[in-house]
Amino acid sequence: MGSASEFVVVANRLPVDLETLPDGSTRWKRSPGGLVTALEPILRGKKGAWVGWPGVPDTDLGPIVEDGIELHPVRLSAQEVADYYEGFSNATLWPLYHDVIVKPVYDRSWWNAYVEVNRRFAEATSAAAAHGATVWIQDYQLQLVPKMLRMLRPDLTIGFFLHIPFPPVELFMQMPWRREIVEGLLGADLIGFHLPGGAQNFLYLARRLAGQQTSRGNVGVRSKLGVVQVGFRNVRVGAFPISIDSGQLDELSRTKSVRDRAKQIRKELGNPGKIMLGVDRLDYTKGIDVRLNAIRELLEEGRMDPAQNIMVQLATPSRERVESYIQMRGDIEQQVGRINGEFGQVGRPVVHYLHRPIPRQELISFFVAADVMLVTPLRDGMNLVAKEYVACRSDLGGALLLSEFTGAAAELRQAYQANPHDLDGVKDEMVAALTQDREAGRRRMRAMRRQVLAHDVDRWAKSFLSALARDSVAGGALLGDELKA
Ligand SMILES: O=P(O)(O)OC[C@H]1O[C@H](O[C@H]2O[C@H](CO)[C@@H](O)[C@H](O)[C@H]2O)[C@H](O)[C@@H](O)[C@@H]1O
Ligand SMILES: Nc1ccn([C@@H]2O[C@H](COP(=O)(O)OP(=O)(O)O)[C@@H](O)[C@H]2O)c(=O)n1
Repeated sequence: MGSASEFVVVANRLPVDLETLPDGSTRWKRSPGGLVTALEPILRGKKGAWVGWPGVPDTDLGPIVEDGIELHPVRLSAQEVADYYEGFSNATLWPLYHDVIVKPVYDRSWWNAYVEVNRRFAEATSAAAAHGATVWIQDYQLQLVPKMLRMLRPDLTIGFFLHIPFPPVELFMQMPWRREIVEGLLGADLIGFHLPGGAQNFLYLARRLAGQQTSRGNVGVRSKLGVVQVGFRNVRVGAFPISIDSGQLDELSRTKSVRDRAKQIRKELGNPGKIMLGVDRLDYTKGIDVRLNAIRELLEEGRMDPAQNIMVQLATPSRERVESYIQMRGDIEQQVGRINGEFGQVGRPVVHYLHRPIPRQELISFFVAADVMLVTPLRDGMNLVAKEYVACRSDLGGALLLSEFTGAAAELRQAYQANPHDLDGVKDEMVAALTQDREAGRRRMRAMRRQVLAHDVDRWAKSFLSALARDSVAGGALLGDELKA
């Protein structure tokens, strides 16, 4: 293993999970979710280190190199997985930051575990980072790390990026440890959000909860950063919408093997008139129930023909021991059963549902095969799946049904956009997407592809990291006259 690194990414998960096979041997497999999809190509290009949890409890591993990336595993006990990951991260913060779709649980022992685990991540990062290194901390599981790390290593340049929405002030105020969280984040030199709204919410809270002076002007997209003055330091706050490796997806989706497999998928599904596709982690924020309800009502009303229109839902297992996820899985599987029971035929279900991870190449083939991509979250920080679908449609075919409550909706204006709480609106947009005029569809897809291909993950990382690299004193002086208590 080499010496300490100049560039370190810190995330709850490593980009790979350790998996134990039935014979007791272990192997690494790709971790779920968009954070890993986005950051993996960046880190490989920069030859940095990644500090994170290997996805299984009670596992002691030294640093290893996997696929060209130096990995620094952080150990979590089974109790910490229950309290810090499943508890505070995914049964408190996740629902609170996603519009309280389910009720957040505020448990003091979970909070204590969150503090303890954040400290361990800060210590592991401190050990991995070279003097003067740049450290980029990711997401809601690690919001205390910036301050803890700054105390351990004042020589570091520290960035933080939040991958999920930052909630409206009225909701954030529910959090019993709200001040500690805001102060934890203020340990960073630059705090990034997907959208200007999140940055603005944070600036207000920094004034109100941490009593700091902040700039008052509007935050822009990759421009016009906000500033919080913390003692002699200026912490900058900005909006940097994340993206995908669109060039690579575009290229892969044009390969003969993918195009052949897409044709084969259509054939295996009985060459239906239209294929609708959902691709998500099985999460209640994703609105899988919304699209299933819309399809069922359209079938009941005779506005959708079950012999012509079918749906494929690819759902990656996620957070399977958290109560709200257990309940949601049962509800969704019941909905799938109900639709197939009422409208399917033997050997010809209307909804094809897989609950398992899907290999990347197979997923791309599904994107190429699908006529309508269904992305209907009740709230989603970005939603990379929407961008992946667009990147895979070099043929300008297909249509995207997109919830207004995703970060992606701000960029993919030519999608069929709908409010997921308005079921009639979702149904109308679904029908519009299914019956779109070919030329009009191509125009929409062309415009969305222009956006996604020009704003890829490399641009996202460069815009964040170059803002982080800018001298914070100069940045503050520039905006200093706007600072108000
Ligand atoms: O690590 P898990 O608990 O299995 O969850 C997977 C990841 O889910 C979340 O992804 C978010 O990041 C995406 C990229 O920025 C964004 O498009 C999406 O809207 C978010 O939901 C979570 O934020 C990650 O920390 C998890 O690793
Ligand atoms: N069955 C599935 C579902 C999603 N995914 C990938 O997981 C990522 C999901 O990212 P996202 O930003 O849409 O949502 P989160 O799961 O990060 O909340 C995308 O890169 C998908 O292609 C997958 O590989 N297999």
